[in-house]
Amino acid sequence: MMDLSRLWNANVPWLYHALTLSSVPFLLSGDDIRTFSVFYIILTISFDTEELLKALQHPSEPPLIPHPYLPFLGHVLGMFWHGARYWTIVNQRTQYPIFTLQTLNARTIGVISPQFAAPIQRASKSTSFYGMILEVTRRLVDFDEPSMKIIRWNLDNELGHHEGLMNEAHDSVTSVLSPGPMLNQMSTIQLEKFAELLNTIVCGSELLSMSLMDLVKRTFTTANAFTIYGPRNPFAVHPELVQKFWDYEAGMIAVMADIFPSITARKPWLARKAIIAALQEFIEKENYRSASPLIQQRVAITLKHGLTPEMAGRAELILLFGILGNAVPSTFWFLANVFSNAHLLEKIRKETRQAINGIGTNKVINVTRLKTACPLLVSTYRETLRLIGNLASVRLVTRTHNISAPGQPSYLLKKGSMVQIASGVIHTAESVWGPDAKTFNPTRFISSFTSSEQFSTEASASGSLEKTATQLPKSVPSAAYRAFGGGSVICPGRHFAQSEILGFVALCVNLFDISDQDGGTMHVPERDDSRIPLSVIKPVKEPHVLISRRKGEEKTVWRLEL
Ligand code: HEM
Repeated sequence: MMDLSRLWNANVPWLYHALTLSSVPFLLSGDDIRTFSVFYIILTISFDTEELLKALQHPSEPPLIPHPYLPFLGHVLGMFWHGARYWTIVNQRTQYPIFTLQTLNARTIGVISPQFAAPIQRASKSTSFYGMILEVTRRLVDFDEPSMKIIRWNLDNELGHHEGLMNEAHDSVTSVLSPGPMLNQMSTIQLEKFAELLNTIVCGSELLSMSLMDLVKRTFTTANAFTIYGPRNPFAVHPELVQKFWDYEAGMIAVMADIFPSITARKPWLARKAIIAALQEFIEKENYRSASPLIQQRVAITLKHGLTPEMAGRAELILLFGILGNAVPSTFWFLANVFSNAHLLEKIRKETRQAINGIGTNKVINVTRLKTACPLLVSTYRETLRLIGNLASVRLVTRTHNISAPGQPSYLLKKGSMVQIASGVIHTAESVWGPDAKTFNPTRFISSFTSSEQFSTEASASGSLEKTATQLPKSVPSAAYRAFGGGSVICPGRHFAQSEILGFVALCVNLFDISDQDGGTMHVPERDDSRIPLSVIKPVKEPHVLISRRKGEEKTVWRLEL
């Protein structure tokens, strides 16, 4: 129950308002009273909104940030106008580690401190990831209402058990993509496919002029579709869908806005229609039976819960976004960061030699060795993701609860509030990463001292410690590295992504020279951080580059192995 005394004690001139309104009947008459009263109430609400909202808040809730310009609409407009940058703007103005933004009819809790991100992502029983993304998911693939009913059923284990489409699909994806034989099998196929595609893209002394992003899009889409969806995947059956998938990706916000999309966003809308038809065919013709265990299990789950083949096909479009949506732009930035810096390129070429076997014109890169013996490559990967990873971790509060962090007051998170952990702000906070937080430092994740779960530290022959890539630089809390989110819904594809991206980049570095259109060193393009992010940051403009085989590599046939 709301405490009415808080409203009375608000910094609102109640007495003045009461006197004004009660004197109106003596000063005005008829319609004038009504008109004056309406205007007076609108103006009063506008001037006093912030005080009233503050009064309506529980004193332990995160502090309320006043609306810029327009009550109720100010923050919504700010988010649309500035995209992910809006968190930085609010943070610069307020410096609160956690705060509340009142939007039209909801409260968004912004979190810009890893200290509070950690307890929020731990509180998975009081928050829901799916509760937040359900509407986006529906719009992304245009699920019908009967399918949404199936998807919503027991979404957050509210029935006291773990059955339900979303829970079972989540467990299945997480288990197949966890380190183990199934993941290794998928990574092996994927790496072999990459090598097959890259070996033939530029031959002998050819010079290829193309968009660097397109190179990554085409190779990743074809290879991932083959590895995960099998030899009879929709992109193999209908090769024109590779381009259509990215046409949809480029315009999906306009399609999801759902304002006559067949007219206002025709190209991406038609692209989605074509992909959905092919995915439906993939299910109806049972082509998924020759796909990876990941897809065989997923399709079995969606059909078991009653989704029609058409809707089960649409569900796969969501996973395709998970598989490709972040991995492709991440690989693009990784390549751009390396090929734009001659010194770094040279060092990575030298370092990756330790993972190359083979003689003459047959060479093999071992990706497991890349992870353990090439700290600069691994560190550059992690640093690239740090600077482009600004996807907020979103959660819906399903149970009112308190969160606390060492040395900070505890805060009340009320049921129904939406939480957004602003990864972009945390990734570039000097208080977390040091004074060079905003700049690219490829050696940031290298340490001579630390051993980590993933990359072991070995003593070198001389007795001193070898350099190793660390999960995190010293003193950076784990919740501060958010490229893959965190908590119970941390990206299950992160191990697969690491193998494919390190392998792909190591092969490009050893096989190709990549330069600007005029033959000079390529530049890192400008980042487009003003969009509403549905994936990592994209470039404002996708640069065209010249790609050729390195001197001496004209005839080499490369392989990638795990
Ligand atoms: C560099 C590449 C990638 C990045 C940066 C990335 C990032 C993310 C992020 C930030 C989330 C949301 C987590 C949260 O809110 O806490 C996520 C979820 C997810 N990712 Fe990734 N991802 C990548 C690659 C992949 C790949 C290759 C796959 C599949 C093979 C994948 C599958 C998924 C799935 C299925 C989810 C939803 C998790 C769930 O439903 O619980 N991701 N990813």
